[in-house]
Amino acid sequence: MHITIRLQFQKDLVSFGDIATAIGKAGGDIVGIDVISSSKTHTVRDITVSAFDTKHCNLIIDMLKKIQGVKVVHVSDRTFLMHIGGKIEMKSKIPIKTRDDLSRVYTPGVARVCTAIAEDPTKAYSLTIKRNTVAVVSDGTAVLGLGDIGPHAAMPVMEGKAMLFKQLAGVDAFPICLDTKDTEEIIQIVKAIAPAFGGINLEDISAPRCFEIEERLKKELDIPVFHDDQHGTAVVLLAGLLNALKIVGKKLEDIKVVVTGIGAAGIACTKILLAAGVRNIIGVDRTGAIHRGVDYENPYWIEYAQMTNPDNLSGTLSDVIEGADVFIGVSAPGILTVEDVKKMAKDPIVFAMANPVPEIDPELAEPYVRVMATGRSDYPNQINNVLCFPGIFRGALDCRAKEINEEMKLAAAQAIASVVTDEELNETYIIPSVFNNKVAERVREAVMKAAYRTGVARKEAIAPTE
Ligand SMILES: NC(=O)c1ccc[n+]([C@@H]2O[C@H](COP(=O)([O-])OP(=O)(O)OC[C@H]3O[C@@H](n4cnc5c(N)ncnc54)[C@H](O)[C@@H]3O)[C@@H](O)[C@H]2O)c1
Ligand SMILES: O=C(O)C[C@H](O)C(=O)O
Ligand SMILES: [Mg+2]
Repeated sequence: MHITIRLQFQKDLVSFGDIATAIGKAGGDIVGIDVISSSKTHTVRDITVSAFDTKHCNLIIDMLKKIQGVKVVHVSDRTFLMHIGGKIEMKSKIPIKTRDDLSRVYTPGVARVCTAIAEDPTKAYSLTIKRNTVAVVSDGTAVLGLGDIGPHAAMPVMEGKAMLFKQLAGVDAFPICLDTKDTEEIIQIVKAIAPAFGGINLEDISAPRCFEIEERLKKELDIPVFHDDQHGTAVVLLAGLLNALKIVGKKLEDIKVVVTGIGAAGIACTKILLAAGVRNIIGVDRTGAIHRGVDYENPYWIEYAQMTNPDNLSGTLSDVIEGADVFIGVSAPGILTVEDVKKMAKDPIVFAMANPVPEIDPELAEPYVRVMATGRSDYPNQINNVLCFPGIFRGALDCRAKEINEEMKLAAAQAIASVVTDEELNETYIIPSVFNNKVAERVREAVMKAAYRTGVARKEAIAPTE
């Protein structure tokens, strides 16, 4: 691996030769040097060094820090270098070469186009970027498993989502990180920016505010609004589960499912499973199994207790996991023990999806489970919402859907599951890879069909046939 080390050194105490020797002694190879600034007393240089691994990099940096007169200003690795200046840019489709071009793309020609849209606002879809754009909106309060790290720190994730939208589905997505946590203010801001967009992808907004923000925006806007951490996760989870159940020969109607973490992802996963036909789901959070008869402070848990836990079980995760066919974790690291897994029904299915550390170490669980999935890319069966959001928005934009409804989500889950053929399906391949280029197209087609079937598609001309 390569790292770039920015060093400031005091000229009277140390020479570049001393630094090069120290790096060489530590086993590093200098592959590039840039002088950033130089004064009478100090020099600042970026030194790019080739090393074996992170441990080796740290050794080199420690050696440099020990040299008197040297200050390590910062160190960039390949990941950081990929982020310099951000990861995306805006590009024009047409060059402006002549005055004639200028008078068409801009004033005075553009005025006629503006007037046409003012007279018929639906023309925004044909004459502006609206038909291909999605706003990726976050307030930075629930970024990955990192929590409330703020809007500036959330940007790299949102830029990454925008890249995936473009690469996997050709959608132009704009990262928009808001410096407010006020529910009403977020709603008003998103409504105010909506004219430029064909859809709103809410991302990494903490529960329970994410529920109200999404519900209100769905009601008050006429373009699809989709909270990815809820529904993207739920769609991909269902896709994985449909395939895992084929392996163990069980039906959705017959299984007992335990979900841990009744937050944004847990509630959405539960709802999609109920819609798909699962009857016995028990939700567990920090206070144990969510059941009827408790006056929970969280109103979403009261509603949750009504729609789940048919036997109204109470107790800990270890109590209610007895006889469960499926475990779904969207909670916290390490909360599922091997003993718990041993109590599950025959052929246990464990989806431990907390990021970056799952509810159970896959290696510990492996001897006792039939199918294991995590949110990670370094184990088989990665459940990640990137399998859903590009294709679901591509489909919604292409048929100009006014919303993304339950039928469209179920269709997306079935489409993702269908990419894995019966011949390919096995315990370590229940879900297609993020790089499988069939996924987004399959999801798009299925989502469009569902949109037309349920009457939410507004673009008649390209209605696909059933
Ligand atoms: N793999 C994926 O694609 C994917 C997608 C979304 C979320 N996630 C992961 O799921 C987790 C939850 O995400 P979220 O957006 O729903 O967060 P959230 O904050 O909305 O919900 C988390 C819930 O877990 C509960 N919880 C925390 N510790 C617990 C414990 N020890 N026992 C039981 N419950 C506990 C919390 O009380 C909360 O209700 C995170 O780790 C996130 O990375 C994974
Ligand atoms: O961003 C991801 O990789 C998954 C998900 O959206 C998350 O917030 O963890
Ligand atoms: Mg997210």
